[in-house]
Parts: sequence; C-alpha cells; structure tokens
Amino acid sequence: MRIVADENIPLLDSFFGDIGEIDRVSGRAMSAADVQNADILLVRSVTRVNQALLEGSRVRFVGTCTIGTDHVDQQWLASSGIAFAAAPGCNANSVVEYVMSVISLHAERRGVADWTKLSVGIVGAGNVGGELAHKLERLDFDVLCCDPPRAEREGDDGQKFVSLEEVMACDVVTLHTPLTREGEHDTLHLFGPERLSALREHQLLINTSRGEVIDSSALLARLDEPNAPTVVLDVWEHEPRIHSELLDRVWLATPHIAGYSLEGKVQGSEMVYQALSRCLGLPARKKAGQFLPEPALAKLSFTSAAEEMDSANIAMRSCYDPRRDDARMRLAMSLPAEERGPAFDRLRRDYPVRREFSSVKIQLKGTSKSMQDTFRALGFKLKL
Ligand SMILES: NC(=O)c1ccc[n+]([C@@H]2O[C@H](COP(=O)([O-])OP(=O)(O)OC[C@H]3O[C@@H](n4cnc5c(N)ncnc54)[C@H](O)[C@@H]3O)[C@@H](O)[C@H]2O)c1
Ligand SMILES: O=C(O)[C@H](O)[C@H](O)COP(=O)(O)O
Repeated sequence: MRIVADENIPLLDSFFGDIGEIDRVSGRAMSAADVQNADILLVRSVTRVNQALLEGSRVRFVGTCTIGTDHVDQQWLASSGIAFAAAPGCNANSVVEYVMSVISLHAERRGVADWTKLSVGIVGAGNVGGELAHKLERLDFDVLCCDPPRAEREGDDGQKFVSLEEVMACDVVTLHTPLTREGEHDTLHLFGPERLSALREHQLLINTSRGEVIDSSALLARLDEPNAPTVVLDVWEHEPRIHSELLDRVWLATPHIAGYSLEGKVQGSEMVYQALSRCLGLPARKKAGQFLPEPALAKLSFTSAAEEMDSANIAMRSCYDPRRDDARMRLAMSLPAEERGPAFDRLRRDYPVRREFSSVKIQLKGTSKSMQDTFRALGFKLKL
C-alpha cells in the first residue's frame, strides 16, 4: 500500500508506518504527479483535494488531519467512490486556549481588572465555539452565541442562540464558523464593509476560523477609519501571501497556528489513523497520548499570597503567549515581498512545541475556592 502524505503531519511513521510505505511531500506544492500511484492520501489544510489532483490516480482514501474541510471537494470524492475522513474537534481546545489567552491580554491592555466583565460573542458554536462558550461560562463570563444552522436544527429544545447583530454588540466578537461558499448560511465574507462598520473602538474582533470569513480589503479600510475596533487575526485571506498592510494595522497577527498545540496536531493524526484503520478493517490500537513527550513546563505553584487573576495570567502565559507568535510573524513579514509567502509557511512548519494547559499541574497552597475553580475552568490540572 502506498501512502502519500503532507510532510508536516506529525507522527506519520508512528501511526501509519505499518499500514503502508509513506512518501512525504510538500502539502502546499502537492501535484497530480505526486499522488498518481498512491492508494492513500493524507493531507492538512494547505492541499486542494479535488478532481484536478486525483483524477486518474489509485487513491481510495483521503484523510485530512484537520478540523476544517474547505480545501476538500467532498462531493467529487463521494461521486468517485473515494472514502474521506477529517478530524473534527482535534485541535478545538488549542484554539480555545489561544482565544482565552488573547482575551486575558486584551483585558490587561484595556485596564479591565476583572476579565469576566467583558461580554463575549461567539459566531459559530460548534466544536471550537461550543467549547469556548462552555469554558467562559464556567468562568462566569456573559456569553452570547450565534449559530443559525444549529438554531434551525435544534429549534426551541436546544441551546439559546441569538442574532449576529446581538453577538456583534459584545465587547469581544470571536469567529468560529467553517468557510462555506454557498447555501443560506454561507460564510464567505460574512464580515464585509457593513458589519465591520458596526464594530466600535472598545470592541475586540478575533478571527481564528478562515481568513475568507472576513473581507480583508473592507477590514483594511475599516481599520483606517476613526473608532476602529481592535483586531486579532490568526487566519488570513490568500495564505500564505497575506495582506501585509493589514498586518500593520491589527493588534496581534499570527500565522494560522491557533490550533497548533502539540496535543491538537497529534490528535489530528490519531483521528485519521482511526478512520483509515476502520476503512481497511484493521485494528486501531495506537493513541495520541502514548506519543506525547513530557512537557517542558510540568508544574507551577502558587501560595495564599497569590492574586487570582495575576496567577491565572502567569499560568496561561507560561503555557502560551500569543505575543511571541505575533513577534515572530512580524519579523518574518518584514522580509521582501516575494519572500513573505515561504516565510509564512516556514513559521508554521517550524512551529515550536506548544503544550495545552492540561499538561501543567498547578499546585495551590492555601488559596481560595474561587481560585481553584478558575484554574479548573481554564483546563489546568490541580494539585491541592
Ligand atoms: N486557526 C486554526 O488553527 C483553526 C483550528 C481549528 C479550526 N479552525 C477553523 O475553525 C472552524 C470551526 O471549527 P469547529 O471545529 O468549531 O467546526 P464545527 O463544524 O464543529 O462548528 C462550526 C459551527 O459554525 C456554525 N455555522 C456555520 N455557518 C454559520 C454562520 N453563517 N453563522 C454562524 N454559525 C455558523 C455551524 O453550524 C457549526 O455549529 C473550522 O471549520 C476551521 O475552518 C481554525
Ligand atoms: O482546520 C484546522 O484544523 C486548522 O485550521 C489547522 O490548524 C490547520 O493547520 P494546517 O493543516 O494548515 O497545518
């Protein structure tokens, strides 16, 4: 069995090595010639998987080790009898931790002593948005969610959803929809000139969904106007060749790495390995957890002298501080224009190991119950 795989998929040999012979290729540059003699194709989000790539090949299974599937023509795969699997939710927690870290930095920067006083509006309450809402509610934030497809499916029996306009009145507006180009609730340029003009100076807009959910020319124009909102972008239109003027105007800019915790990436590989094993009728005994190394930061300790929010910030930022990704991104994007695309991809390929909050044990000595609850809600393991 011949497997062609994006070289950036972690643990290819560990998960897939005994299923077939693996050819590693660049995901971004993958061509029809690369996959011609493959039986199995494993990709991440940067490979367009469609008729042009696969027609005439032997490929019978395509797996993407990512949550997003907008790069895959699933209709064509189905009509061609090619099995398909994605990794729903694999890196949802990583994105949630990115957003929580950004909100905590925003609160500090704005002089908001209690970050839970910021209302948060979530657009798209699926694996990422739903988990984010759950964590924020546990922390006592006011959270509003807009998800018309879910609202229609679940009716009055499900969770309470509000309109996009209501969500857009929150202090923080964070986008977690898929990129869809057709249908009643398509999201391509969901945030165009009109919606962007409704956002005000005190508001924070975060996009970790797909770049094309925001019209970047309209955003650029809005950011040049008075009373513009603060913007954080992890995803960009036309990656890896991003709008560099936009980069200059946003507060935090990161190279599509919100989902890049080690846990998130390895779970993506595991989920596709499970799906492929099912498809081939093979036992699937390997688990992501068995391949995770010991974290560099294993333990943090706070005493009764520790203040709750300061301690939570220290813990979150010791695990992950988006400002470091922002600094690396700005440095890379200061290269001449023609070198920026490859530099964007290098930032992603050579991304440093980032572990999730759950990898750190927090020791709390004589601290309040409220502080313990905060750490638990953030996802840290407690050692009392
Ligand atoms: N930046 C990153 O590293 C990163 C990582 C993971 C996922 N993502 C992106 O985030 C997206 C969301 O991930 P997920 O796991 O939550 O997906 P999901 O499919 O579980 O949830 C998406 C939700 O959006 C809702 N939705 C669809 N159209 C909508 C609209 N017009 N308005 C409001 N809600 C709408 C859906 O009903 C669904 O509940 C992915 O599709 C992917 O593109 C990015
Ligand atoms: O959809 C996803 O899972 C994320 O956007 C993912 O982090 C993309 O990473 P890539 O496949 O581009 O490495």
